[in-house]
Amino acid sequence: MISIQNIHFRYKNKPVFSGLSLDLQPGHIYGLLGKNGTGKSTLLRLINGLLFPKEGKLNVLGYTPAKRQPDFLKQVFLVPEEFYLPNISINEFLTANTGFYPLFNAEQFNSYLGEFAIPRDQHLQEMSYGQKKKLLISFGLACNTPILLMDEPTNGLDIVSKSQFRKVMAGAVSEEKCILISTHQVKDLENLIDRITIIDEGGILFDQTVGSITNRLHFKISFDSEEVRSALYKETSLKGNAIILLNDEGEEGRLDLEMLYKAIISNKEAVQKAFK
Ligand SMILES: Nc1ncnc2c1ncn2[C@@H]1O[C@H](COP(=O)(O)OP(=O)(O)OP(=O)(O)O)[C@@H](O)[C@H]1O
Repeated sequence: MISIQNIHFRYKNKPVFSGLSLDLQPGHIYGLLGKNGTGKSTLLRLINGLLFPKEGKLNVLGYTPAKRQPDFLKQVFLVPEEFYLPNISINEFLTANTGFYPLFNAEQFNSYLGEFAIPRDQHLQEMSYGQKKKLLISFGLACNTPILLMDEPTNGLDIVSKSQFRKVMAGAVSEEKCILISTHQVKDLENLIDRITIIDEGGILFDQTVGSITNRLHFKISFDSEEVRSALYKETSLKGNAIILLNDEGEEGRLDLEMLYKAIISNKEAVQKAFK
């Protein structure tokens, strides 16, 4: 569905990707993680054709995004991290934008707005940042594009809205849809994403499904000093040692995404070895 092969990209004097390859399939919610400035937003903009790779192949739904063909653009929606919305009503916003997305469903849109408790008759300029973000998330979901890209969607959302976000996203997953979410708020997405992609130093550092991670790694709290010594990663707290072990015994367990991320950033060789 999205095939990225050996792409190179740089801003004027800032190299960002030097040979990044990635394959994304429908039916998944991908979590795109990485340190500040590693290129997550840049990758989303390359996928929807707002930026053009300097080298390499980028194919999305059979199209080259950089050509910006209308038949491609109607199939992809990006909820950006930063945005400007004009001083118009929600109805005017819909009139101006729904024509670009033939599968837009007004009933769904109204139901998402209701879920997020956004008054339907509000003007966009009267809305807070979080409310505007929820409007864009609702619109993006209701466009029913096979590709949905979201850049830090939970930034600015309050605690209740974050759980509403997880609920609406869980309902939006389908076999035909590929959702790619860039985030630092890993706790917000922990039970939502089913594949984790981490970018670093111009390429892919880690790319695994949640199932494969919990098959190979075991996350637990331990008081056993021997076990703690053998851990791939550990964090000591008053509640005990939170550790990541190789899952040699095939234990059933839950993924702690924040710990996994820290383990990969601090000890990438050991974690990568577990997947070889
Ligand atoms: N318009 C631009 N012109 C020049 N450099 C840019 C531009 N936009 C981004 N960059 C640089 O490109 C790199 C990647 O930026 P990008 O915004 O894609 O990173 P990110 O991973 O999304 O970061 P964050 O987690 O902070 O949102 C950064 O070093 C950034 O400074």
